[in-house]
Amino acid sequence: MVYTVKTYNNINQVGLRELGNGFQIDGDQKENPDAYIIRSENLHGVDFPDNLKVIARAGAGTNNIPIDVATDHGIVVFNTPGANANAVKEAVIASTLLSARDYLGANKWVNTLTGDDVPSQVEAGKKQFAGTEIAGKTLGVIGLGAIGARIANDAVRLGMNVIGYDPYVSVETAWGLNRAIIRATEIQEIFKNSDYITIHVPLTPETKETFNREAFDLMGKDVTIINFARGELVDNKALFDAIETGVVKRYITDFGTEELLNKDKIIVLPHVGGSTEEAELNCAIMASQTIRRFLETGEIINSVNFPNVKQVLTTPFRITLVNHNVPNIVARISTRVSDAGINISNIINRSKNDHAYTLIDLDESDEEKVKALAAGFESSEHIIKVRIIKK
Ligand SMILES: NC(=O)c1ccc[n+]([C@@H]2O[C@H](COP(=O)([O-])OP(=O)(O)OC[C@H]3O[C@@H](n4cnc5c(N)ncnc54)[C@H](O)[C@@H]3O)[C@@H](O)[C@H]2O)c1
Ligand SMILES: O=C(O)[C@H](O)COP(=O)(O)O
Repeated sequence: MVYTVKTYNNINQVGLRELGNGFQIDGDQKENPDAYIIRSENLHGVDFPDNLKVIARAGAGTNNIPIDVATDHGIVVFNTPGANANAVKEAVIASTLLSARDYLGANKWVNTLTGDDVPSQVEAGKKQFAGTEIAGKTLGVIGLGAIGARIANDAVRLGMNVIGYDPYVSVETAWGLNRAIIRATEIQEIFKNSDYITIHVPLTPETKETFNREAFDLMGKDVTIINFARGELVDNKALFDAIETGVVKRYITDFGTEELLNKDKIIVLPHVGGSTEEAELNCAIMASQTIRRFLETGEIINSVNFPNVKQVLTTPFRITLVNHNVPNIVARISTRVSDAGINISNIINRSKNDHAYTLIDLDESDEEKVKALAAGFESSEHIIKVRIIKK
């Protein structure tokens, strides 16, 4: 069996090798493939082809994918947690220093100088670029996931006082946080006490415009805001007022819109936080491995819309179902299998909200019987997607 993959955006070619020989990438089936591998391509409003079973986001943010629509179509969506986190961490540390020392302004100024006496002009004019140091200043980190936790830990090592806010922080991440990091129980503590604030949360209805008028009203003076998460986390009108009144010293963001460009005190980068060779390779490897595992074994690891399901395949056939999460569905599925005269070696059903994923290992080597069973599932109420996996 050869699986087909369509790639969007620039996916690292070396990483794609992890798919192995059983995959055709961007070949003649690419308009109706088994899988997409994408980065920031906007899939909202785009129809999903019938054959599509899986989308892997080679990166962290999945707000460019209509997750609910994908789930309704039985399409499993993955991302690559942490695969580009170090790249973003380094970009944020660099941004902190760029705000403290105005290296960009200094470089722009020095390039305007002419004549034999440039060295003496430099010495006379450099006082306008005297900066501050980040050691001893307070960094507020909103969102302590793969990126935020790394930044918080490294900022402590750089001598900063660090306050972190994440009401949903994972136990694993919490164990890895430096004990010097102060835990904020309300986001307002970050706004009130920080010289620098960096945000690392997904864009959701809850996090949209986290930086709004009320947030800026709580801040002191000369605060640097760093946003490598998503542009919509900031209300730009409120930001402009906060810059005007001296509350915000500088806004550094990876997400440009026209109104942000060519403004004093705003540094815009072209969404390059995760754009390092290393991160692009890591993301492509993880996305490829996840897709391969899902298509070849039916196992789900790191999905954003379905729970993890792991089970080594030991029987000749496995059927996987995406189904609605309704009462008695497992009993109905089991009855269908026994009515087909097939014994179930193992069945796993895991749900997430209104949907579930069911993995059934069959003690049956007659492929025709398995196909007939799968065809029956195809036409069953509450069953959205059916796949047969052969050992
Ligand atoms: N600029 C870039 O190139 C780039 C690269 C990677 C990620 N990102 C963005 O950064 C985001 C975070 O990435 P990550 O890898 O750290 O993801 P992650 O899932 O590891 O961490 C996100 C963290 O945010 C926390 N969180 C969720 N809602 C919150 C809320 N309301 N308040 C506080 N914390 C909340 C979660 O508990 C989690 O710990 C991504 O969703 C993406 O939008 C941007
Ligand atoms: O969410 C992410 O991982 C980043 O925004 C990176 O996006 P990119 O893959 O388009 O660089």
